[in-house]
Amino acid sequence: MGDEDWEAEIIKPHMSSYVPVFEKDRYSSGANGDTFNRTPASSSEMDDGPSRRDHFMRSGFASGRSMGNRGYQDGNDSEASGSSRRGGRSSFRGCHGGFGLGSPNSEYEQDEGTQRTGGLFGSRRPALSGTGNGDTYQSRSGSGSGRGGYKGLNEEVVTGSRKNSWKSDAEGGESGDTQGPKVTYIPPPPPEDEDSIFAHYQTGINFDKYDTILVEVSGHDAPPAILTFEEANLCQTLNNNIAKAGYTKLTPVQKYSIPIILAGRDLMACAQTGSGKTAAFLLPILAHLMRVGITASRFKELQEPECIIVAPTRELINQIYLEARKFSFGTCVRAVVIYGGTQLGHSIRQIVQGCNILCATPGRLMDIIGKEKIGLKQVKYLVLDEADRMLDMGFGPEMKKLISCPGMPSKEQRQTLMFSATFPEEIQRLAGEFLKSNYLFVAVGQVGGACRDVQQTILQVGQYSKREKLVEILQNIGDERTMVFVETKKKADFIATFLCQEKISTTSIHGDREQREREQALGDFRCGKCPVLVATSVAARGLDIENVQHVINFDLPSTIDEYVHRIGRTGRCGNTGRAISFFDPESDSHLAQPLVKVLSDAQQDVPAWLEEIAFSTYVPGFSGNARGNVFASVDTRKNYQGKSTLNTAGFSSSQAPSPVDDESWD
Ligand SMILES: Nc1ncnc2c1ncn2[C@@H]1O[C@H](COP(=O)(O)OP(=O)(O)OP(=O)(O)O)[C@@H](O)[C@H]1O
Repeated sequence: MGDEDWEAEIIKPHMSSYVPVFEKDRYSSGANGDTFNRTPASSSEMDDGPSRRDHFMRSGFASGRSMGNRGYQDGNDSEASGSSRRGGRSSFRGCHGGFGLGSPNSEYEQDEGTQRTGGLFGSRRPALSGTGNGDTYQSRSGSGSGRGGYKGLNEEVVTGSRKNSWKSDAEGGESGDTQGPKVTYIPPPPPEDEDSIFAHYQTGINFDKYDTILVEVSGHDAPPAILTFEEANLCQTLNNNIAKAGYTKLTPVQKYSIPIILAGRDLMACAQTGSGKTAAFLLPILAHLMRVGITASRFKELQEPECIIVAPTRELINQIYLEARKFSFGTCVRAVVIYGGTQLGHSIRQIVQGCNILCATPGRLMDIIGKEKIGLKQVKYLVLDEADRMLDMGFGPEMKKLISCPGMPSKEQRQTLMFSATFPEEIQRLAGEFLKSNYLFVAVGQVGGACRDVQQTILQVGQYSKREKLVEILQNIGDERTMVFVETKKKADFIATFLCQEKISTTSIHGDREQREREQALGDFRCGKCPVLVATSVAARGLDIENVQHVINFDLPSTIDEYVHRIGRTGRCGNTGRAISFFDPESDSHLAQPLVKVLSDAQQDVPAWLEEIAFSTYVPGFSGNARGNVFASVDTRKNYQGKSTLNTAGFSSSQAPSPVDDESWD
């Protein structure tokens, strides 16, 4: 089957009965008992990853779409380990088999009793399962159009049924959904030995260049930045942990955020991908908890954490947890992580053993609160990582419910911290509901700008040539770690399968994969077993994986912010990286203008043809620093205020202008 036919299936909703044909023999004839399944694709599969644009246009939460799936399995782990990108038999640890109606992704975030496969219409076709070396895979593919599941850009999902009350979510909101198997996955505990806890990668050659980046602080009475860890006056244990983590020098976002948080101020911080935002909030929170003499958290049925950190994807929140565990090593502060796709009982067991810092995905957090395992009275810190994503239509309603939960201290009584590399204006406005009116805004470099350590290349590639081009690039790359982003879950499976056919060791991660499979895929990619990871936007944000040298946008995302996050998986912490994007004028023209802006801001070559397309699709109001409606370049309050302070990362900020009332821009 040619590219043409398959691509047509992706873009043409009316071609509902098309079935991609795989070369079955190439997969199933292996000696290792690989299994391969093929099922019909439904027309609505093309829309499995709604864009942010779509989110805003829909302005509702009842648009869960069907995403059927076909797949094959390679259950043989050892085979994957034995294969290299070129040569030998290729391995793909990606696709799970199966096809079923129903099963909105929202179940990923549901509780143990209700997290089932299947959808509203009861058409929970039993998942196809295959056995490799004893592993049984169950498909959760197929997102039903029932129950109004909302699929966010990163595919962690909020259900429409969660809309009404904070308690109904866990107590009754999903109670009708009782069919299908329970989620029983218990993630393996992370290694406990000190070497593993403090394992880290080296900062890159451009780490010192961070100091030259302009930093803008806006808001009233900003405390001065610090230049060294010593100035932060952290306790000895924290300093030891920082040293063991290999941190010798602060990054700009840390220089500014640490004193702001230590001074008790609310903060919205925007800094380029991979520049240390996680430590920028964890260190001052831990320092404060240590300073006030936190008591060791003990076994209790109801835990009352001092800090809640939320992030949009399971893999990201797990990563943040590992950072929290690292920096709190040797202290009495206990961090716990809970996220969807895992057994709820496991989450509860982790919590009841003691919990000072709770790292959670939104749905699981609300479930646990509903089950009254978490009390909110003691919350001093609420952290929204990838805050723009946490506040958009995908998670915004969930976050609003969180702050209005009984017991949750008001914004005046708690400290709210928001971090991201991108902050669209409309999201900044929403954030006002969560933050005290005198919050500080820190912008390191251009808000929404791409990391300059990533060399960006845009290639004009029509949809029918993409696969050929991808193989050509991957073959030139050799064994260097590469993330390939595609727009839909179905396509992620398809491309991963295709690359395996081309004898390129590949795995995949997307929202239709079981959590165990997602973690396995990430693990295989991290350790280099599979040097290519095909991903949807579920892996676009926050993931910090050593040695990702390349990002390839097989499909460009629908928004420029997502582009910035995706390419930020490489070029982290002063290391260099490359991003290659396939630009298809047929479908990507709307991105031409913001792409030109991002490229030129990051001092990258802008192809003449891209400029031409940008010019021909010119949108009035998009120019210079004002990024129109595409994304914000500033603290939105400045539209009302006037000035702010501008510094390089090496100098402390001076006096900031007066704050404005929430009302003026809410
Ligand atoms: N001061 C520092 N010195 C050395 N390494 C650091 C420092 N701060 C952070 N790092 C490391 O840099 C890497 C990137 O940090 P982090 O994941 O916090 O970036 P981020 O800004 O949150 O990125 P993203 O926007 O993609 O979420 C991590 O491996 C982290 O341990």
